[in-house]
Formats: sequence, C-alpha cells, structure tokens
Amino acid sequence: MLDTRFQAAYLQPTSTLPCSSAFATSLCSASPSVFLDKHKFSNYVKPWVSNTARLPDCTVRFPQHGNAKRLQICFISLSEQPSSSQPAEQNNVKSESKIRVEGLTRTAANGLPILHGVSLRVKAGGVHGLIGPSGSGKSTVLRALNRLWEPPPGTVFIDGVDCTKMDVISLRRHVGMVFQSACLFDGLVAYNVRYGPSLRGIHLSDERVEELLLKAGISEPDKNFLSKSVNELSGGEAQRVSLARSLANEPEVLLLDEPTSSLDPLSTRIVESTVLELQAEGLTVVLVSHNMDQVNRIANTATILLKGSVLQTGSLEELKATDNAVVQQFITGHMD
Ligand SMILES: Nc1ncnc2c1ncn2[C@@H]1O[C@H](COP(=O)(O)OP(=O)(O)OP(=O)(O)O)[C@@H](O)[C@H]1O
Repeated sequence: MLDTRFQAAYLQPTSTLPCSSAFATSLCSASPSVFLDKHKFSNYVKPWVSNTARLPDCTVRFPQHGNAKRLQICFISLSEQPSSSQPAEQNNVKSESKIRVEGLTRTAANGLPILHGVSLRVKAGGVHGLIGPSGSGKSTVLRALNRLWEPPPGTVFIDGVDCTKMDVISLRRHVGMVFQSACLFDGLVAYNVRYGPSLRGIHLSDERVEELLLKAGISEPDKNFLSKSVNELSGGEAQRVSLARSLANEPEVLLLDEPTSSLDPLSTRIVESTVLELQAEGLTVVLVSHNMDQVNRIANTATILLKGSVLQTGSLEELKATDNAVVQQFITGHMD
C-alpha cells in the first residue's frame, strides 16, 4: 500500500501518455524517486526499469491490461499535502545561505561514482551557475535540491534546514524546477499554467496566465494560445509554458536545467530578463547552462564541476581571477 499522502495524490488529475519503453526507462531514471504502486510496477515495468525505489516527482501508474506502453502519470509535485514534518519556513533556523550543499556524494546502482563530496553555497537572491562538461554531474546536483533523488541526510540544506527533513511536497512548491525537456500535462496551455495554484484552491485569471506566459518568453500570449493543446506546441513553446507553470507557484528558489536550450536568441533574452527581474524580487536561482555567455549575463556566483567533483566555486569575479588554467578555460567559454 502506498503512503496515504500519495494515495491522495492519485486523485489528482492524471495524464495519459503513449511512450516507448526507452522513454519509460528515461522517465524513471530521470526521476528515480517516483512513488508507484509496486504491484503494477512489477507487472509492467520491471523489464524496463531497475529503480523502483522512490518517485517524488510524479506517480506513474501502469494499466492492468492492454498496452504496456501507455503510462498514466499522476503529477503530485505541485500539490500541497499535509506536512509530515516541519517545512523550512516554520523552522526558526536562520541561515546566510539559501542553499547549502555539504559533501554531497552519489554512487550509481552499478557502483560507479556520480558525485564525490560536492559542496557549494548559494546566497538568497543569487543566481548561481552550475557549469561543467556533459556528464560532470550538474543535473544530479540540481535534482538533489528538490529531492528528485534522495540526497543523504545532512548534505543539502535550504534556509539552513536539512531538505530530507522537510515535507517533500512543500519543498517542491518552494523550490521549483524547470527541466531541459518540458514535461507538460495533457490538455490546454492554460490548464498547465493554472495547475499548481488550482491545487491550493486558487484560480488564476486569464490575464494572470497571460502575464506568466509573457514572463516566460511567449510573445503576445492571447486567448488562442491559452486554449491551445500542449500537443500542438513547439519544443521551445513547451519549455516556456513549463517555466510559466513553475512561476505560477511563486517559488522562492528556481532550479533551471538548461532552460533556454530550445529557444531562439530573442526568447532566450526574454527568459534571462525574467530571471533577473525575479532575482531582484528575491528569487534564488540555480542555473545549469552550457552557455558561458548566459552564465556571465545573469549569474553572480558559479560552481564548476568536473567528473562529479567541484573544480572551483565562488563569485564569477573570483573564478575569473583564478590562476587555474582549467577554470579559466571554462569561465571564458573555451572548454565544455
Ligand atoms: N540514476 C543514474 N544511474 C546511473 N548513472 C547516472 C544516473 N544519473 C546520472 N548518471 C550518470 O552520472 C553522470 C552525471 O550525469 P548528469 O546528468 O548529472 O550530468 P550533467 O553534467 O548534467 O550532463 P549534461 O550536461 O550532459 O546534461 C553521467 O555519467 C550519467 O550517466
């Protein structure tokens, strides 16, 4: 039986998605802590996926009969269930860092190391770039920050509180994440943007939805766009709708995993301006980007990761001033 919080989550709107077994595998490895009904899982997914442990991101249900390549996904990441532990804001611990990572280590199921003792700090209201070559562990660090995989206790702190001690649903509302490839719910654009607040009984007006879409870089988001099916969106539009959906929750921290990878230069600049505007209002941002120009435009601090270890972390000025030639190559965008 599932934890009662997650049974409740089953009642949330669902999305049915045709998919290949490869997609199912990547879904579960990208979100290794999805809660699921273990019986259905073992019937339908075991051949595809080895990690059955946890799924904080969404609930994945598999049909009892019929086409095993249709996943029914019940998203819970934006819902607010009763807290089983103290959320950060109710805890009186004060911290200079909005985010503190201390000796974060992860080892893959096959024993291969992914992260070795990563430590970094992000000040409240800062934009922190996570830089490094492909496979260096940037997304793994990012996903630990809102427990898309469960970091070891005592390694990830938000406002000084160990994130593993927080209610995961509350954590995710305050620490929003936008993935490189948008993962939208079946249905209309407006439904997606309204989804998080609607779970708290808040209905966003069309005007507010349009405003959020505009902030996310959609130019002239009119009623026609709001009533568009997400299946009709381009990759770049879907990425921006996904950003608008995160912004609708008014997060305190936004985790951005290459948020402009599918965008044209103009839309990229609009998203960057939004990040800077929100930062001015106090939002803390962690940005994974391969684009060093972008990091230079919007980040004030950064961490360079290399093979799962921190090469250097600090302000961009400190990184630029270092004598380390490898750091210099990263920071000037001459190595990736
Ligand atoms: N669940 C997992 N099981 C096994 N290996 C994993 C898992 N998650 C990540 N890895 C491996 O860990 C390494 C770091 O992956 P990660 O996605 O964090 O890198 P990245 O720096 O974000 O890469 P990119 O820039 O290409 O997105 C990769 O070699 C990846 O294959």
